[in-house]
Amino acid sequence: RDSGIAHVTAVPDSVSTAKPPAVANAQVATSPTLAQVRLAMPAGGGWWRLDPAVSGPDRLLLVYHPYSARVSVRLPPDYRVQARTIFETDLDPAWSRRALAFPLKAPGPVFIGIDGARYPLQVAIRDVREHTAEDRGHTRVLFTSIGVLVGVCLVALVFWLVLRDRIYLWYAACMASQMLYLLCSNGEAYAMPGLRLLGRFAAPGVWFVATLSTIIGVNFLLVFAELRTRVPRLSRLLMLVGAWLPLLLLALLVSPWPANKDWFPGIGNLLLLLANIVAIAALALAWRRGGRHAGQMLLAWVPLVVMSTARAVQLSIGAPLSPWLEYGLPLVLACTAVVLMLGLADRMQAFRSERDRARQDAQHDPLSGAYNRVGIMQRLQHAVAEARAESRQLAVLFLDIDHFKQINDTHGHALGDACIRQLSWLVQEDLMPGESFGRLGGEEFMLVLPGVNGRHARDAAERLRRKVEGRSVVLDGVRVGMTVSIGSVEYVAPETPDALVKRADAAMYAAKEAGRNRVVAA
Ligand SMILES: Nc1nc2c(ncn2[C@@H]2O[C@H](COP(=O)(O)OP(=O)(O)OP(=O)(O)O)[C@@H](O)[C@H]2O)c(=O)[nH]1
Repeated sequence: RDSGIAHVTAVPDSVSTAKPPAVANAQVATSPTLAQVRLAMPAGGGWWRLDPAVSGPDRLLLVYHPYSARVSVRLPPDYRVQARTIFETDLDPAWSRRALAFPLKAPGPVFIGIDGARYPLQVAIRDVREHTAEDRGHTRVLFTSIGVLVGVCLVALVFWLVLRDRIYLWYAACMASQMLYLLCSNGEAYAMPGLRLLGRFAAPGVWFVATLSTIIGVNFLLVFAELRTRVPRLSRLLMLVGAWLPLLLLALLVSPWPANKDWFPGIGNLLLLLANIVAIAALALAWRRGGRHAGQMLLAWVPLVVMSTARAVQLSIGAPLSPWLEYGLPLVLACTAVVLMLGLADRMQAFRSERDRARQDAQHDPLSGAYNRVGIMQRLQHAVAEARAESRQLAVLFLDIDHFKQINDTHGHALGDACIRQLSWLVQEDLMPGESFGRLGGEEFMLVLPGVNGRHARDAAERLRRKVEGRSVVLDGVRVGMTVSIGSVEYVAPETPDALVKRADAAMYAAKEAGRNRVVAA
């Protein structure tokens, strides 16, 4: 794509104040069309004369990515001065703000003056249709990314409202500030209701948003990748670099307005670069030390840093803007948002499994692997509530190992433990869905049998008693026999779970009294 400009000549600044007819009296040059025209500022700004390669109707003079620059033009036929910046709210809405567009209404050379640019600006003269098509492509890419960012921000905010985990708020703030920066640096913010106001602050407004988004990004990074605990030294260094950013923001706000604050971008970019280098080093180290979330963050953050650094370098050396650079940043930002969202989902999953494990630990007995007292009593309460609500049958068996103290005293505690494990295993082997088995403490156990009547419960208890009696317990070559006494009861509404357990315990006690190794039903 050529620039549509045949010849470029630097002209004296007096062109800006010269009377219109005097401006255009130079000859049209005949040099071949220039592929790229980038106007690099001498300190402060300058004026150029551009000779269009082709003249004709429907042509636009375009100044791409003017960012902080103020662009003045003097166009045929009247050569009146028109000045524009992307911060204005009333630019022609027909085009996006990736370029300032000036319609050329008559043939003849054009004059362009640029002031306050921080890097060489690319200019071209193009057909309106050609520019409109390119502009649509640009807008599609930009707003696809903005759409993704708005979506993830809303989802994160809803998650924060429901789950109250601050990480979602950090994530939403991080993505919202990146999105705002994208909109401001592209100029689109100044054409949008609600954000127009930002145009008043011109370039310092963009720097403010960029610095704010870096501060939020650093904090999000620290929390998300658990850098404080995984890499304490590097995270302190990151916080130290990050601490200068709010100071810089403060200086930007309180220094006299409207000075051009030219000192800001140099320091700001340096701090940004430093923060990025330290952040990547910290993430890489945390990842190597087993930080899964640091790895995810690295995967999400590095492409963004690479892309924004490449863009900054391209701008500062005035290299031609390739499409992958122009469109890469919004697309990479959208990918970053999605990868981080996956990271957040993974974090939530990790929390859930941790919670499930804690719940499991809180309700289980580590020795027998069965429910503990809390767990089995909770199952019993559910079963009683269900039996009441649905008039269903329910039975409970209370089991106690016979002469357990004697087993312990004769063969040692380890063999006693082996008895507990074996009994638990023998019972759980035959559990039907919905039935629960737990250890109430010591050598006492309870079996909850929903949907089972008293007679069937007694039969099941008898089978169980015989099964236990028939298997001896072996540990380190020592073999002992084990028997159990079982109390079997059927639930009678509206008795409480505690009353039911008491009756079962009493039945078991009766079995002991009657000589042990037997079932007593009550
Ligand atoms: N090995 C082992 N022993 C335990 C554990 N919990 C409690 N015990 C022991 O279990 C024994 C319980 O004994 P008792 O309740 O007096 O029962 P017993 O008199 O031996 O037998 P019965 O009268 O038939 O119930 C005590 O010696 C406790 O120290 C445990 O987790 N492992």
